[in-house]
Amino acid sequence: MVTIQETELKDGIRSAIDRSKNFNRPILVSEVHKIDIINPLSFFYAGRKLFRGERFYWKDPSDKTIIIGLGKMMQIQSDQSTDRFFHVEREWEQFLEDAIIPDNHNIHGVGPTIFGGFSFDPLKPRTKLWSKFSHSLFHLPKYMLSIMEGQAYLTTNIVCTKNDDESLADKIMNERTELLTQVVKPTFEKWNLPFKIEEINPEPWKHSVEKLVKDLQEGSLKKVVLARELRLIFNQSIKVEQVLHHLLNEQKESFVFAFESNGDCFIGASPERLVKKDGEKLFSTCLAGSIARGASKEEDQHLGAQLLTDQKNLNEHQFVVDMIKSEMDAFCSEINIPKEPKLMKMRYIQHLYTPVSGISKADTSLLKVVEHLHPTPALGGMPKNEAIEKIREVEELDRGFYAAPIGWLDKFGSGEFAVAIRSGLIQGNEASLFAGCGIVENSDAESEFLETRIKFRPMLNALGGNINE
Ligand SMILES: C=C(O[C@H]1C=CC=C(C(=O)O)[C@@H]1O)C(=O)O
Ligand SMILES: [Mg+2]
Repeated sequence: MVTIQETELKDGIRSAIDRSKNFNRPILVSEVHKIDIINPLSFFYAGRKLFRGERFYWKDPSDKTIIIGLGKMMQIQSDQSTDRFFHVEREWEQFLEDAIIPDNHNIHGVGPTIFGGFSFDPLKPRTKLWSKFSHSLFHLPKYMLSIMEGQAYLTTNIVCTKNDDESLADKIMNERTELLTQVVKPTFEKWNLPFKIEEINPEPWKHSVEKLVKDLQEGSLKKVVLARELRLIFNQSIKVEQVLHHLLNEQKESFVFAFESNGDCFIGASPERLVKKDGEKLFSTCLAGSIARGASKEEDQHLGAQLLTDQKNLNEHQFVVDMIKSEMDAFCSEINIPKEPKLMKMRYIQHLYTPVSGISKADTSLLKVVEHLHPTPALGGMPKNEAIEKIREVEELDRGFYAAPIGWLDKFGSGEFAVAIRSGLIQGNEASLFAGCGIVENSDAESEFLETRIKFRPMLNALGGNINE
């Protein structure tokens, strides 16, 4: 068990209450403790009693950044469609302005950090499916475990108002001690399997791909990503911890994320970084073009070689490289993009992959880069706005947070956003899974359909289902 010895929380809370009286607004006090390593899933699980429905989980593919948040001390939310990225950034900066942060660790992703994301398209009318998520939604957790390069830190964030008094410190310290006693390895009862798996309108989806291919051949559109939904029904509530446990074990090369809002949970294992900002360093990823993994090593290599020379997939990929390059160029004083894609091999699928890195110009903010990159032609299409309009028009699906940026932003302005694909929305005993693919002028509807089936697999397996048999 982790125990926290000394605490400056009392002093911090006292000053925050005073400051809150003077400024007449809530004031954050944020305290960081270096702690012994604890299992991140156990920490997430420990939050189920007090914070279920308000937790998040984040792990990057290298395992160097793991951040788990429990509770919601403050949220930034909005349904506005214009300036939504700027709005989040401004609110976050203003909120931090008068905060009390006696943290001398100065490590990215430690101390005050918000986690959340954006919907794919704020102009698409929201359906009941996504009623628990606004178009921009970020949470500042109450307790946050960060495991950065193998070192663990516990952040406690408390927002004080003028009506609070010093007894708040004792309450928090008791609650935190109680929480840390709950950090035990989750135990799962028998695997709970879905009793119904429904592919939503597969034939109409194929027809819309066929129709789109004609549009692509005849008009100015070059590429559009079309997605579809799979609906799973269970006879009892789905345990988010169990799904996470499976994703963490099976999708080690992915970003694994979970974001609970008002009880629903958006969860997934995405191979695709949108952008990472580490001080002045920027990183992005071009990922598009896909083929299955082989059953044997030889077949796998053969499929990989086929993908690397397949013109349809190379075209699909190149649109992404061109767009990301031109957007990143504007933000970087230096940029590095290999000329040829390589393979990224995930458990069930291989992709064409071109990494992008650069040094950002002064005053480049992470959310500004997110705004310019979202959606890349791996999720939207080319040209960007026409493709988004097309998706809005022809897709039956309410994408919500699927295919949109999800990630974290710290007090230094550093952070990382992945593209929330290979994902699903868990709602009690039901789950909606999402998968899409890049349609270009020589796409074949049946092959694209089969490609989405492969892309459902990470989430489907984590939920105990199968549609490939
Ligand atoms: C849109 C998805 O994947 C994108 C990312 C990689 C490869 C893709 C493709 O080959 O079509 C897609 O552009 C998804 O998984 O739902
Ligand atoms: Mg594809």
